[in-house]
Amino acid sequence: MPRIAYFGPQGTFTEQAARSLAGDEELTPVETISAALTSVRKGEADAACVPVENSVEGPVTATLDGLAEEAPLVAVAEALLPVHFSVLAREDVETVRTVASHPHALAQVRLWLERNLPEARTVVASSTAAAAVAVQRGEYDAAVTAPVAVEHYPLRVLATGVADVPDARTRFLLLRPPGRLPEPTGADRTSIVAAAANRTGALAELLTELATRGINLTRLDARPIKGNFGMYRFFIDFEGHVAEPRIGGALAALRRRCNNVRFLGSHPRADGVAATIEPGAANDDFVNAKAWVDAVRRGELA
Ligand SMILES: O=C(O)C(=O)C[C@]1(C(=O)O)C=C[C@@H](O)C=C1
Repeated sequence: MPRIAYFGPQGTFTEQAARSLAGDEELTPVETISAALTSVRKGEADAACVPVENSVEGPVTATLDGLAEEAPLVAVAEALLPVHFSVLAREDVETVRTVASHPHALAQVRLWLERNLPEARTVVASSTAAAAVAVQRGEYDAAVTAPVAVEHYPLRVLATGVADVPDARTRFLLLRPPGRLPEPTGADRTSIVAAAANRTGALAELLTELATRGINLTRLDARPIKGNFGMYRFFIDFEGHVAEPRIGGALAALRRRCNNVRFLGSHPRADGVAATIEPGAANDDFVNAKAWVDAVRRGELA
């Protein structure tokens, strides 16, 4: 049976995302984001499900760095989950001296912890569910977890619906080795990572290739190229699908300007938001303009 390796253990937000994206695949928890990517690269799993972006804390850097290096993986689908947390503990609130969770989760409940558990020290765990496991083992007193975690780790529920920022969301990717791409839907996202040359205007040139084709960006993140102080690679997400002429044209131009571009996927957006189309930048405009140039070259039009 095909397998999806997800950032676990059981009871993470990522497991919920993987469930929503899985067809008949079996779900296998792994301890880290990097282990999920490695299991696909080694052929031990057919796909990996990992978090990529949170509306409060921003990029999930382990995912970005893991996609920029080693064998290419391509995002074929995404899930967007509302994020609010439960606080689980072995005993009562009075006994809580340590609270563990994933750094993204701790950052999303900082105010709540200051108000409700001001004496407690925060401790970083590899994931929200790993924090619950550590509480069960007696290593820490409380864990900030996904609401589903209590179904796997029967701890005391000290609080539910905990979130400093209402309506927080995390976006997750389903990644596979390069292969057949999902069909375009009109509400798609394309992702690339590019290492712009270290010279004046290099990043602006890349972004201009997108802007002049009327392509709307949805995310731009910089990550250091490790071992090269001061050098960065740029993760760029934008509306549209590589099958569309305007997106294909933009990717060709990026490749022309920068030989270090990696395609990270074109897939339907989980929020279903259709691509913004600027005047003169619809796919038909690109197709018709190319047909005109072809006719000019054949000497049929002027
Ligand atoms: O999937 C989980 O539960 C995680 O621990 C990861 C993660 C994240 O990386 O952002 C997922 C969603 C929440 O925003 C907090 C933590």
